Amino acid sequence: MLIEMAKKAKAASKLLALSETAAKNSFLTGLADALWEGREELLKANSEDVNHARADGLTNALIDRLTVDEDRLKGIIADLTNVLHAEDPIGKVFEKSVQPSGLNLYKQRVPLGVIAVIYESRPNVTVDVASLAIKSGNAVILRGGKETLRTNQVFVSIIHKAMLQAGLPEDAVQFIDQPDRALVFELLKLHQYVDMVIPRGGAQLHQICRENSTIPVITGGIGICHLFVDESANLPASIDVIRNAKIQRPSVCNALDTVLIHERIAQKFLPDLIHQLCQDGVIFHVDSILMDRCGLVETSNVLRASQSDFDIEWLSLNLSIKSVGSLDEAVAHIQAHSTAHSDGILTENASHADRFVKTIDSSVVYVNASTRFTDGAQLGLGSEVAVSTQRLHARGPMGLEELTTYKWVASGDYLTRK
Ligand SMILES: NC(=O)C1=CN([C@@H]2O[C@H](COP(=O)(O)OP(=O)(O)OC[C@H]3O[C@@H](n4cnc5c(N)ncnc54)[C@H](OP(=O)(O)O)[C@@H]3O)[C@@H](O)[C@H]2O)C=CC1
Ligand SMILES: N[C@@H](CCC(=O)OP(=O)(O)O)C(=O)O
Repeated sequence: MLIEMAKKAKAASKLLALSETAAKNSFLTGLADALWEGREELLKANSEDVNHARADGLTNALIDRLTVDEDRLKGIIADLTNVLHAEDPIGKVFEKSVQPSGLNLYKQRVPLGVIAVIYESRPNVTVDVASLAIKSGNAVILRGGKETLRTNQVFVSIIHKAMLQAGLPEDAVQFIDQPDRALVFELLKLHQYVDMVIPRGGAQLHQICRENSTIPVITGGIGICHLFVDESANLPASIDVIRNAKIQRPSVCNALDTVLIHERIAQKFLPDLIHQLCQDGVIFHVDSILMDRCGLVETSNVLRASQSDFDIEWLSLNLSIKSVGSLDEAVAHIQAHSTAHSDGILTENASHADRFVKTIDSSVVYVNASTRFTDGAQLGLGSEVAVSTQRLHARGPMGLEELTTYKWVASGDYLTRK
């Protein structure tokens, strides 16, 4: 079944690679309309998924991730519309040159071919990935989380109809609708048909892909995200940024997990931070030394941190707090505990900001801004297929261009090499 699916995707990818931008945009326009028209069916399927998830005892964070309501559907359509308006990378010519031999050269953007994405139970990903894949001329094999199977089925059927209406091959979007995990292992061996695998999910999924895939893998990684409050930081403004990074959507990978505070301001800053964010329901896990230095007592919102708290991606309203003696100590902590997703500094000191940016090797490094910006739409890509925490070939949110490669095009006047 999977081989047939991959063969169909490969064949469709050849047709799609030759499709005009107008046809791809017509698909995206049609899809935006069809999603809104189909909202009743979509939301009904999603509420069935949510009910099953509740009955299965999923955490609130996971239920939040898989829930679609009218507002979120509008967000999905807005991201799709961004992709519609984004420039089509395919066919772009760059790095033109003429070599001493007389050879005329340029590079031209081409699709990767067939992309397989294994992703979490977050149904917007189905539309984000399909829209970016098709606009960048790639076929895609989708394998979403089992908890959103019903929602994804409706999304995919709407996507297929929009493909047909735009005159594009519907086989370019393949969907694995059986939750059997053995199929994931099978998929990872289909290098004859699949050009890149993107696993979006937890550590176990990443390990499985690293160890079993015969296809190049780009990991959409876990986010243990940090903000360092430097001694020169504007403290009230820092609280606003920390609040945004922690509470705007705690269940996603770019939400803040750890705040490091310069020890010279910790006693002044931490009580204010706790006072303000407790009102939002944040639970603080404070390093013991800092707890004692600030004279804090344990409450239901303020707990003594254990060492392992600094290696947790909370995906909830929990927040780890530690004081550091210097910028270098902050950098050393982040280097030891970060997952290279999103880390930032809050500071008024330009040379500290510069040193932080140079020494922290994360996919997105922030100065005086919230980690929540690590998102394809927010970084101007329309939406994203995943947030890569790898170094090759793409880093951070992966948009249209990250789904392409290039070919050299060389021409001469019946030129031969001397
Ligand atoms: N940087 C990024 O782009 C992203 C990062 N993440 C990170 O992912 C984590 C949360 O994701 P979570 O919901 O736990 O995702 P999981 O890793 O549990 O699941 C993601 C997908 O992988 C599949 N999968 C997981 N384990 C296996 C296995 N052993 N064999 C085969 N398939 C498997 C799941 O299938 P099944 O349905 O069977 O469970 C699902 O389709 C967080 O750490 C988050 O930060 C998530 C998304 C994007
Ligand atoms: N695109 C996201 C961030 C990245 C992401 O995919 O998060 P998640 O799937 O929850 O780990 C957003 O901020 O909306």
